[in-house]
Amino acid sequence: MTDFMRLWQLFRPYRGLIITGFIIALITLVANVTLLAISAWFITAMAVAGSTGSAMNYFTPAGIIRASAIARTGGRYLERLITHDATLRQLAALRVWFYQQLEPLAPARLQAFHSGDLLSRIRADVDALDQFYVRVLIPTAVAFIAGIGFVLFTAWYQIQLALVLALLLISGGVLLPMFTRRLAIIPGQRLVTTEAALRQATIDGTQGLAELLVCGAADTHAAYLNQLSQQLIADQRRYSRIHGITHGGVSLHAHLALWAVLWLGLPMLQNGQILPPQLAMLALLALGSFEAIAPLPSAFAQLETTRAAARRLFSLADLAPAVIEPTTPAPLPATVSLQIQQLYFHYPDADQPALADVNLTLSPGQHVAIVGATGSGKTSLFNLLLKFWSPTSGAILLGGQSLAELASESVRQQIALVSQQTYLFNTTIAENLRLAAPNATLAELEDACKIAQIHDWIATLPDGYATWVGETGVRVSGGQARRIAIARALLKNAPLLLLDEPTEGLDAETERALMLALQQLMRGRTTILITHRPVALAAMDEVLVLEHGRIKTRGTHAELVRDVNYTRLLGLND
Ligand SMILES: Nc1ncnc2c1ncn2[C@@H]1O[C@H](COP(=O)(O)OP(=O)(O)OP(=O)(O)O)[C@@H](O)[C@H]1O
Repeated sequence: MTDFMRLWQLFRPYRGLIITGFIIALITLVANVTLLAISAWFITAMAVAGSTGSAMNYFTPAGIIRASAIARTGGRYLERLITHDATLRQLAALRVWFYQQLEPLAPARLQAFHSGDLLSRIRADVDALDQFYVRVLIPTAVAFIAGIGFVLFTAWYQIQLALVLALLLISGGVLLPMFTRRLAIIPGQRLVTTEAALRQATIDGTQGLAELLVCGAADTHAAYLNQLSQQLIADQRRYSRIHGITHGGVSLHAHLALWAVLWLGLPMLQNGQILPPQLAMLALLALGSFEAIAPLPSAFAQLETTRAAARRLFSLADLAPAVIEPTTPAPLPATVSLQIQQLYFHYPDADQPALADVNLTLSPGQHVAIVGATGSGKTSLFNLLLKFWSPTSGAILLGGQSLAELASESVRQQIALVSQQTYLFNTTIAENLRLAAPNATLAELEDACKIAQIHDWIATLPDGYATWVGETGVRVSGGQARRIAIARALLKNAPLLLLDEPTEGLDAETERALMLALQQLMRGRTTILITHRPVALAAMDEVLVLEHGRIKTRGTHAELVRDVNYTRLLGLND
């Protein structure tokens, strides 16, 4: 299916509004041209009647003029109202559609994209698509129907004049737009790409400002931004030049049509083939009819920007998700035992498997730790358990049921995750906590935060749980954020816990406090903990040592500390 057919499919729910917008735009245009043509007819007819002293009915033309003027004004207002309403609705629906396409791709397929690029696609590319409806679809349909109507009307009086008008309309409305479209292909695509690059560089520059300053690279980045801005200005200038040429081209065609009708019509007037008011009417109708095709060259030029934006969006939406959802998901098992059987996992573009021949059985409530050097496959295992990726071979069973048979959403409902990085949304602490339990009462939030040992700190904040955190709110330290994550996990009350180095990078005192909170959280829950902290490892039922994706050794911490490789891994030999 072509990009435009796909776009049209997306706009299908708004067909009613689109067609209404089209009809009103058509009525407005016809009213405008009628006003011009009938006025010319009326003035000339009055002049002729005055000079010859004959009587004429001026009520009907005066009525048509008044009706056209009202229809034109009212139509323009209604057209704006309806087309903008439809556009805004479509934009909202397109954003939701695009977000829905992204969801199954996250995080596996999206890691190849820069966050600025994604942001740019969600915002600017979706915005660019609204041009398809307002600037491309409606003007083209209106020009086509109205153009045929004006030519037929002229043919009713004079076939020769109609032919000339038709030729000039085709030249100005089809050939000129095709020519400008060709001219605009490269600049249109370049404009979208440069805008996206500039947005990405701006986001990079803002988010990484501290690093740029520390590395002394701020000036280089500023120069890069400046270079992109200059390139954008140059692209826009090239693009605007094409617009200018085409606008001039349409005006030229309109005036050529006026003069051609007069030039061909005057001999006809002398022969009595046509009356003076009719010639005046047809001449101004020819001039006015170019209003129908005036938006076409820009519409065709716009087509490239719209298509480039649509392609960027569709290319992402068409990516195959890393995990295929089962067509009929199995019901969730009642118990949450976990079995990992001969698990192999290979990232699509990697040389070595990230996990190989991993076997593990965890009965409900059992606690297992994973230790391994960087790159040994610990996070990959979590990604498979969370169904962010699918195993290359082998299986993970939850309560005896393969994850492949379960819906990702139900699997994730059973899991609470606490990692080194806790993302706090730019909203209140309460709302950040309620992500895990949307209906939790304030008392329930407080209870969870007391166990997570963060309640006392929250109580010192001026607005307590209503305090804003995140980018524009109160600064939250790494330790505090992780305690909020523990409170979230408690509120979620999931039976399976995945803890990814939750105490990493914290001072001894904060780590101790966090460990107490974690022990409360782990009570009665099946847990896999990635850590290198001896205190945490000593409290686990079993420790697995991963090396290059394979389980190298396993046992309790007490058993493993006799192994020099294990103690070296924990940094205890230094
Ligand atoms: N998205 C990816 N695509 C390709 N290879 C990847 C991807 N993510 C990780 N890898 C590779 O898979 C292997 C295991 O990575 P993983 O992140 O699971 O290790 P890890 O033990 O969690 O490391 P760390 O302790 O540094 O977080 C590494 O060799 C890594 O380079």
